[in-house]
Amino acid sequence: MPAGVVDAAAKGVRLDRHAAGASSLLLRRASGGNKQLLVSASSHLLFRATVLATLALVLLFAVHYPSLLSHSFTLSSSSSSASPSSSSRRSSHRSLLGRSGGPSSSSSSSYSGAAWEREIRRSATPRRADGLSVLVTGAAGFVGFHCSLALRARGDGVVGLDNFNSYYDPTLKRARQRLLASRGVSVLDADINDGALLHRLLSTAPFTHVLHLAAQAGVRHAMRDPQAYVSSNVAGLVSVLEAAAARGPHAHYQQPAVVWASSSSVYGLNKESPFSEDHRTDRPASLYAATKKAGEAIAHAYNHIYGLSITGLRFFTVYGPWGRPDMAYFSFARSIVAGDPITLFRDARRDFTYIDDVVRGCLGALDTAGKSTGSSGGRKKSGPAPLRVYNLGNTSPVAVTRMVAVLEKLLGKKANKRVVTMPSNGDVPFTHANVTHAARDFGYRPTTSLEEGLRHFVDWFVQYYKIDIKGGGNNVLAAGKTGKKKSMAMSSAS
Ligand SMILES: O=C(O)[C@H]1O[C@H](OP(=O)(O)OP(=O)(O)OC[C@H]2O[C@@H](n3ccc(=O)[nH]c3=O)[C@H](O)[C@@H]2O)[C@H](O)[C@@H](O)[C@H]1O
Repeated sequence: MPAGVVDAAAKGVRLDRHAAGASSLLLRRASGGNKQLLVSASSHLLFRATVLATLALVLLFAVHYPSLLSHSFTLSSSSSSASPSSSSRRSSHRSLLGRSGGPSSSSSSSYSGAAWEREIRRSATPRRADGLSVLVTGAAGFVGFHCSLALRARGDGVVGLDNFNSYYDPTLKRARQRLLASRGVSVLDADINDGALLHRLLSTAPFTHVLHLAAQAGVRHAMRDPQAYVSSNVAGLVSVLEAAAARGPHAHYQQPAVVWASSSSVYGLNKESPFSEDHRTDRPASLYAATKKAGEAIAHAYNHIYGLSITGLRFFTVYGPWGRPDMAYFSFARSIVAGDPITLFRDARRDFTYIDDVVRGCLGALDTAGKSTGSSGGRKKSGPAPLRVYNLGNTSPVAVTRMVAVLEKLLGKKANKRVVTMPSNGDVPFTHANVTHAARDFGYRPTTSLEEGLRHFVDWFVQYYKIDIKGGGNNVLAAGKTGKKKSMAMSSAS
């Protein structure tokens, strides 16, 4: 190409950048009498026309499919939240307080799309007239699993959410998830601190209730991993209440009522017995208890500001089939079978409460929750909403030594016991529930004795882990080595 043409072509490009319109550019180039310049200008014109046409198409798409576009916006900001102001707040929760290992960040982007939304709506849809539609957090946990099953069995819609963390054996949580799936309940792998996903879930189906049971449990473990308690029980609760409050008459759906798990541990150093909801709860003995107490204060604020209907349930040492391997009755059963020593804290007594009784209490609390009253997109309440707290206990404390004696009988094997003074690790010597409020408001009446409840637990335990208790329980260990039986290695802490 002659230098003059290169020069002219370069000039053409400069002209192309600075000319006011494509036609004047074409004229100038044409007046130069150079055909190559004309071709170059034409291609630029073509390029511009293509860009314009693409923009027009995008505009057309946006007008016809706004939900899909907003979806992709949410996805692109999925590691935080839909609203810019809250996004930095939520992501800082995760970076400062969040535990690693939660699959939430990846789940946020994978849980989207038309097929996903259809699945959420299917799982959330009740199968009976006036049935509830409940988002259950911690659905692969002990109480969440049983409540989800019970809700589904009576025809309510249920969608579960769980982060499947490794505080205790996640394979047990996966087994619960599979069982729930077989009953038509979807349980998502997601963390409650994933505010964007919570917002998306609550915008996808008209949930009437949130049963918030996801939490960092375990009284004594709080000394080993304090941040996990703040992340789940404080930041996580706020994340759930934020998402629930954001629903309102001007949002897509109404605000759901929230029922959540508090704990008997809030009574802390209280000496009055049985524990009544009217007693002092300002002296927690552990960080676990302090985070549950903080949760009750947070619930008060969200009820007060946003008109969220909130019910806190103070669970008393819940036990039973599909239970938590970190709890004493479960780990003692495992140790008895394995012939390992167990350590008993002298004089410890608990108001052990059987899971079926607690599930009835949870469903009663959901059924009587009363509506949230938030308006203006959940930012203001139109009137007062219910704020409730109830004990869900068994009303008959039992010594831990007695609990072990029952286990020994059921397992047909003596425990190798070591009795020590209760260490100063956040534990409290006794619990005892007064449940008159729950009885009055939703007919809560625990009916299961420790003997009966532990029998159900041991039946499940030996069957689930394929233990031959006639052989003194030792068979499971031999079988475990072959890899044919379910693992008995239950991680007590992450
Ligand atoms: O009601 C609650 O809100 C809490 O209940 C449960 O806490 P706890 O009542 O402490 O249950 P759990 O650990 O099974 O110990 C049972 C008994 O065994 C005694 N205990 C325990 C361990 C041990 O090695 N030795 C021992 O004697 C111990 O002293 C106690 O007397 C839940 O874990 C907790 O998440 C929360 O939900």
